[in-house]
This record gives sequence, C-alpha cells and structure tokens, in this order.
Amino acid sequence: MTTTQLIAEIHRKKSFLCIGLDVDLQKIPKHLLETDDPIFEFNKAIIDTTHHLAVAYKPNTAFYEAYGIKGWRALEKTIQYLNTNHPEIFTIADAKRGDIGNTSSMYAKAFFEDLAFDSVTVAPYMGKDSVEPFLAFEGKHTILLALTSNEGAYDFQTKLIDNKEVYKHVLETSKGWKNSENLMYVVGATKASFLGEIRKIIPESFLLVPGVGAQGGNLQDVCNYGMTKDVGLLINSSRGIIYASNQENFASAAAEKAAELQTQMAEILAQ
Ligand SMILES: O=c1ccn([C@@H]2O[C@H](COP(=O)(O)O)[C@@H](O)[C@H]2O)c(=O)[nH]1
Repeated sequence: MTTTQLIAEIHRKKSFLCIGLDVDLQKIPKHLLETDDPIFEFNKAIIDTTHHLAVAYKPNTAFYEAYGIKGWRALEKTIQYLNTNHPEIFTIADAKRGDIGNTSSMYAKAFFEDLAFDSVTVAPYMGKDSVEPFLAFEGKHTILLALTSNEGAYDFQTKLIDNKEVYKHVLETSKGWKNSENLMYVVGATKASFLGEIRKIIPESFLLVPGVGAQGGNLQDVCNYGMTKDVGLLINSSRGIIYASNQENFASAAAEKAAELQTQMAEILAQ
C-alpha cells in the first residue's frame, strides 16, 4: 500500500487508529480455547467488529512466536484474512528485526513476500547495511525505531553523541539511506514532548505511535506536536482495545474502545 492510499483511507474513515493484535492465551475468553485455532478466532472476531474504525492492524510477532508453529500459523492466517477481506487496511508486522545485510534480506522476504505485510518494524542499531535490505522492497514500508515508548529509551536513545541525541542521529542519518522514502518511524506516545524536535528533522514522515492507553500516553498531546498536513500518524493501542472484556462480548467491547479513540480522532481531524 502506498502512503497516498493510506492517507486517503485515514480521511475516509476519519481515523488514524492502529489496533495491536497482541494475543495472550491467558487473557482471551475461555470458550475460544476450545476451538482449533484460538489465536486466529480471537483476531478474526476483533477484526470483524473493528475494521471500520481502524486503518491499520499491528500483530506483534512475539505473541505468535511464543506459541511455536501454531502461533506462526495463526499469524499467517491473520495476515491472509486481512489481505483478502480488507485490502484497504495497512498491516504492520511488529517484529523489530535488523541484522547483517544477507540476514536482513531474509527477514524482509519473510515479512514482505511470504507473509505479505505492508510494513515491518526494524531496529536501527546495526546501521545502514542492516536496514537497506528492507528498504529495497518496492511498495513496502520499513518502520524504524527512533524514540521508543518505554523507560529504557532514556538509557541510549536520548544520550548525546557529538552533542546530539542518538534518536536524532537515527532520524537524520536514515534520511540519507537508499530508498529512504520507504521509511516510517516509531515514536512512543509517552515521548510526545519530543515530537516538536522530531518534526524539525522529519516533517512529513509517517510515525507509528504506540503507548496510548495501557502505557499512559495521551492522544491529544501526540496530535498537538506530531500531526502533519497529511496526518502523518498511526496511533496504536493493543491491550486497551483487545482486552476490554474477557467474556463472550469481547469483540463488541473491543469495538466500543476502538470507537472511543476513533471519535476523538474524528474530532481532531475536524479541527
Ligand atoms: O516503542 C515501542 C515500540 C513498540 N511497542 C509495541 O506496541 C504495542 C503496545 O501495546 P499496548 O498494549 O497498547 O501498550 C506492543 O506490541 C509493544 O511491543 C511499544 O509499546 N513501544
């Protein structure tokens, strides 16, 4: 999917919501555990009730890898279900990959070709030759970790090198990489106060913003500092939506939570 198509979808749905599909078998309704594929059945139900409210879904691959071959199969079925039934939805594999070049190429093949995700999250730590293999895929997007939502972000990402914070080096340096037009960036909602500085370096790029809801980030603050003329934001919520209820009404409860965020987004877009 192109960013132009993504922007059009944001305006059509009046939403820049990304729903995180972080499925934990301990947290899903018990009756689903009796089905052949509880993870997929959970995701399908959530997608069926929320797809009109969201422009993106983000399975975090850790929640699938943790269940071995069954988990990976459920991830495959989930992306196939989205691509077949909702091709207008932007899909994100939150896998946080990145390695030496030939290994990164295989990661990129796995997520862009085999699983056919629109995008994958990538760690910048190993530098240019670890990220460019992802950027080489035409029509796909590489979402680089810039300033993450967790407390540990202050351990390295805000430290100074040559009088400049590491996350600023990541933003500035990555802009010079081959096919950098395929880059988006992760910035945590808990770091909204940094968005003014971030937008000076990457005024137009799309940001994936996790950390609203369960982690305490604030939607309005993120929009105040981070929104561009083309919106430029995908706001993710995972636990706050998908675990709104652990009873039989889980999918409608998730839709209510998603609708709360979408309503706020529609109001912000109308301002
Ligand atoms: O900086 C980051 C990068 C990724 N994440 C991921 O986003 C979701 C957030 O889940 P919530 O339940 O809405 O807190 C999860 O998959 C994280 O691994 C992040 O939180 N921060």
